Amino acid sequence: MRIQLPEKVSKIINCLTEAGYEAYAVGGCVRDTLLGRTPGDWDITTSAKPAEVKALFGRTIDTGILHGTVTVMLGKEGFEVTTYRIDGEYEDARHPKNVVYTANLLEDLKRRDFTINAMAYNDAEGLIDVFDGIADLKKGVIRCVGDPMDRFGEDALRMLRAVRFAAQLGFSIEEKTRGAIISLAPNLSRISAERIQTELVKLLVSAHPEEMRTVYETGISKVILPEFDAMMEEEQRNPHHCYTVGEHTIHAMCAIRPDKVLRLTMLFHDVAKPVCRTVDEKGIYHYHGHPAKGAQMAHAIFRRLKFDCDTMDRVCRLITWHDDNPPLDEASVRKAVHRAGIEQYPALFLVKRADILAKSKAGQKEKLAYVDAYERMYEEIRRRGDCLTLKELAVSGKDLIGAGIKPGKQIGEILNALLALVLEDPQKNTKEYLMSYTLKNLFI
Ligand SMILES: Nc1ccn([C@@H]2O[C@H](COP(=O)(O)OP(=O)(O)OP(=O)(O)O)[C@@H](O)[C@H]2O)c(=O)n1
Repeated sequence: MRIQLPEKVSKIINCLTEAGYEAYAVGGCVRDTLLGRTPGDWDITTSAKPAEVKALFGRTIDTGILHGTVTVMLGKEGFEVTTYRIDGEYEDARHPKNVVYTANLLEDLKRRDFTINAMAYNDAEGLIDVFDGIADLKKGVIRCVGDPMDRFGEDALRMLRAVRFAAQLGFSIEEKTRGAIISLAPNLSRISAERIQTELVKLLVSAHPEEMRTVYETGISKVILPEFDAMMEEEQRNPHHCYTVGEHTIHAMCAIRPDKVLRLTMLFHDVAKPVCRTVDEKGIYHYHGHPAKGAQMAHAIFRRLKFDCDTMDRVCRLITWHDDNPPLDEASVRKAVHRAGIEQYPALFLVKRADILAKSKAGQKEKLAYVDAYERMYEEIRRRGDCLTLKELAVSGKDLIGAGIKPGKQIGEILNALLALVLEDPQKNTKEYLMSYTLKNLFI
């Protein structure tokens, strides 16, 4: 089997082999190329020790020198070249205690996580596939190399990686591998929040976010995202819903495009439902104030998983306003846009549609028609350039001070009162009108 290696990758492999070492493209790049996907990066594995790699190439960076990885720079591109390793005993299901180099490719491949990730290739030898990775690629199976209990014992993150690969590739997890995940999932508590976050996001923005179901069924979410377990276990005894909160959430993620902020919003938009419910005498569940509480809970989850502030802020705002449904008159829509902030639109419409599509079919057409009309009205308001924020108001704090109003809290109060007036009627957004209104009505 032949793989078309990028020119620079061939160059590095040739340079190493001409110097008497072995070298292969390995791991994800081989897997992705065989699947007809474009690899994110090309990793090279070699029998040369890090110092020997450095001696052969002009520009190198000691990326992970302690673990045998040197980045070789060719032009502006960097390629990770890692010495064949047998990882020592793992200390905490995370970090190998010591790295032992080996001269044997097989030893290096044996320590890798899944059969589909344990293939190596160079032009001279062709594909090296000792663990039947090709067969598993064809069958669509994620299977550990060797004993899954050992592989997951070495690095617990691999359990979440298994589900992430299943979600990205549309594969299923082989039974023994799945069984080992169920046994060892509690070890994920020892993995850093950053590593978990990276894998979780890759899973969420994949072609199959419904694999969150596997995250639940294997007991992974119990450890990394217990809030999701509560959602999976929360029935919605309410005529608008035909699923548990968790199942609704999964449908909602599938109904929105694979964007990090949008998928995270759908994942958490109803996170507070299990804690915001009352039951009436007929046994029907009623939810109160769950969007605001949900944003609060999502905020805490984002902090725990060490998400960046921008993602946290955007998702929490979308959660807060996802169920805000103003009457369809322009003044009410302008006020709604002001409440949520214009940055949220049009993402908010995408969220609303996905939420509706993931609920029971009853009344769906009418609800979608409402969102369409809401969006058209919003677009008209934007096209006209109606004032929606303090920034767009025809008077500023400076103007008010210039008219003799004392700097301080009162200025903010007046500006907010003027904005309320203008949101009601955008024609009033002229300096002349607003100043005279202020002096007559607001300047006490
Ligand atoms: N916990 C891990 C992480 C990585 N690997 C091995 O290192 C390779 C490279 O890892 P990484 O770049 O994290 O993943 P990729 O497989 O390249 O996939 P992606 O680029 O989609 O993350 C993997 O293919 C696998 O052989 C492993 O055995 N165990």
